[in-house]
Amino acid sequence: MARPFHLGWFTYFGPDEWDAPFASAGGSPWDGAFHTDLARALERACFDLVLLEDSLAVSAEAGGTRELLLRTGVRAPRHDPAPLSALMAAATQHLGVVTTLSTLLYPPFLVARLLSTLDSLSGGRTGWNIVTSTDDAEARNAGLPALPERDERYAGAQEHVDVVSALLDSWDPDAVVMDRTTHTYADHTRVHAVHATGPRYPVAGPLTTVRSPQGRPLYCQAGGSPTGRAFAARNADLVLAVANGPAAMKEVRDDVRRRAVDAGRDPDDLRVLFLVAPVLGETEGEARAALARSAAHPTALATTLAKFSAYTGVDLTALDPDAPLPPPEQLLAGSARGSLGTLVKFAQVDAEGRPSPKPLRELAADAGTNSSLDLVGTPEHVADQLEAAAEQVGGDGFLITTPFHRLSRHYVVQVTEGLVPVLQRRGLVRTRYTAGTLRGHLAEF
Ligand SMILES: Cc1cc2nc3c(=O)[nH]c(=O)nc-3n(C[C@H](O)[C@H](O)[C@H](O)COP(=O)(O)O)c2cc1C
Repeated sequence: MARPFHLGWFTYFGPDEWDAPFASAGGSPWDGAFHTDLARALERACFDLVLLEDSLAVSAEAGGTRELLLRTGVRAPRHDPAPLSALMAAATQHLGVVTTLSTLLYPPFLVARLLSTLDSLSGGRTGWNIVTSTDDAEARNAGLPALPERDERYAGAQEHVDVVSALLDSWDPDAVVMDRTTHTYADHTRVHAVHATGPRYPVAGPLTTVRSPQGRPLYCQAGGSPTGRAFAARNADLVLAVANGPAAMKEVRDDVRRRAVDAGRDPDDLRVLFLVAPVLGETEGEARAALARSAAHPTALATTLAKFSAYTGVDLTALDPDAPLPPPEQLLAGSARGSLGTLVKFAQVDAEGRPSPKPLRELAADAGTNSSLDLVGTPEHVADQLEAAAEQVGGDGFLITTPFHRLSRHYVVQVTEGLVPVLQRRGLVRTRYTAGTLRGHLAEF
């Protein structure tokens, strides 16, 4: 039997599945109530964490207009996940809450202060999804002419993270003395300047906040390129990944663990969670029909193409959806700006390494589900597949998301009240929390 694994949930502060028969938030989740309900449901099901993704621009990469992004609601609108993470933590007692903050747009001092405050508010349940941004439009909102090349982005991110870590350490655990005899709140000899001297972030410190329960909130990262994986292996406590099938998942996990060793770390200090999007039904036929309905939604293709166009800067909407994807090198024209990431991972290559002749439309349907495994069926059947994959990959767990990025309470119930109880009965996922912090949840097994 596979050893127990961790469960996370991947979502965003944006419109729910507002035009579906089971629309929950009706397209307006902006008061946070839909997401605090989600947090409570995830805690009832003993999830380790919820992760809120983010993007910081309304990009016009698809078709040279913002129309597609706004029409589909993919990547925009997005409200700020950090205050939402505080609400979600306040609505729960155990669930970890991970928020996304881009190293390109947030200065390290404000990242450290925000993370420290969130970690204190949540009693040690905060995590940081470290992203370097993927979009020229995001860079322009940071005052840059364009997104820096990948190596420069990750070099900047490394300096950024080092400064954040130093700032989080700037208050010793015993700095707050509250000595009534001397009327001293904090001992100034235990609060240290940072004096970072790097070229991008010469920050003096110390931080203004007292040390938070975890000291350093959980660092999460999802680099897919070799540079991104090396960065994740060096810095992250939790690595998030998408791969196409168990063999590719194993390759990613083994590679990240190898890179962690190269960076002088114990690979068992890292957890790798794979993104999956189960499609559940009371019968396999029902689940297949639900998937077919989602794939046939009038905006499904547009959503996926808009998303990948924004990631890569390549206008995929200009391509013929019924023709195979041109070679990625040709599409990206030698740029290190973005990667075709999951889209290419889902273009099954043949024995000679050539991309499959799958039309872009089909490729987008495969990659658009965001799932590392093809999980369609009853809760028992999907649990079988997760169990088998965890055994084969040696995996640490799964990050559950919705197929085609559209979230409804109906879907949350299917997972938390259908799939998770089966996994719990098999002893594969937790049935109670024992640790007090997010870091503690992940260290438990
Ligand atoms: C599960 C997952 C979550 C991600 N969340 C975000 C996000 O919230 N914001 C963002 O800008 N990028 C996000 N990314 C993109 C990654 O940070 C990264 O840029 C991408 O995987 C490409 O890897 P590379 O940077 O090594 O090229 C996410 C990727 C994955 C797989």
